[in-house]
Amino acid sequence: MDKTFRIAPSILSANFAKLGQEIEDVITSGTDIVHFDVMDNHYVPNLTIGPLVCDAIRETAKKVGALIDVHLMVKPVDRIIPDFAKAGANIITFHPEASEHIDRSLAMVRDLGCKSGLVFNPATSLSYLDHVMDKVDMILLMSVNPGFGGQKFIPETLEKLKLARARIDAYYEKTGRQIWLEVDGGVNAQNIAEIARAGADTFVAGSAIFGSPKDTDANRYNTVVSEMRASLATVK
Ligand SMILES: O=C(CO)[C@@H](O)[C@H](O)COP(=O)(O)O
Ligand SMILES: [Fe+2]
Repeated sequence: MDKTFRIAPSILSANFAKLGQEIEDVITSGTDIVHFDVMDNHYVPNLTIGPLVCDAIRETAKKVGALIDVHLMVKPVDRIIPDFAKAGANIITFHPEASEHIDRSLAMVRDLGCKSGLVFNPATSLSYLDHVMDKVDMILLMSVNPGFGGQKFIPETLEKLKLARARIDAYYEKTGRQIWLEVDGGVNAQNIAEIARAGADTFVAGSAIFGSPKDTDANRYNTVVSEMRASLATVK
């Protein structure tokens, strides 16, 4: 089974005045995925960016070989899914509480050519996965309550990650199909190895990367990303 670790910088903490350059810098420093947080001031108490911005960064993401991972914190979710698929999203995840018909929303994401995923808040049960594993490409566990960057990692997430990993491994044994396990919220170079040991393979990090002290290196994110990679290397 593939044990690749992927780092997904959340651009919520990037400098929006120079977003294209930020994405180039952060991906070329050794990360893999642009994590794109969409908040609607309804499902979560904050308002961020939409399909226009996704479309604006798609060429840059393509140039540096990064996938765009759209995390929808939007309710209801179905109406906005096609707009993000059109705007260049590669992965679209949503919260089960934000969909009237989870199976239908997952199928819609796939039908539009994107990878699909379900997002679990800290208090949301993994049982939402029970009848939809075949339609899921990624499971995203929130390790903070959604709505803001810069919050503290909730330690109970480690136990939940182990449960999600067990589900994914059992599913892999049965079908041979890989499902990614992403974690989002409060991830940093100090806790990333422990989170990986609990079963995550894809790590969203916003403030830890974009808020890292200015590097002497030409690329300001090299140091923090190398620290994360070095911690992850102890896990393999
Ligand atoms: O989805 C969210 C928050 O709702 C996240 O993607 C955060 O933006 C991650 O930020 P940090 O906790 O890493 O600062
Ligand atoms: Fe997110």
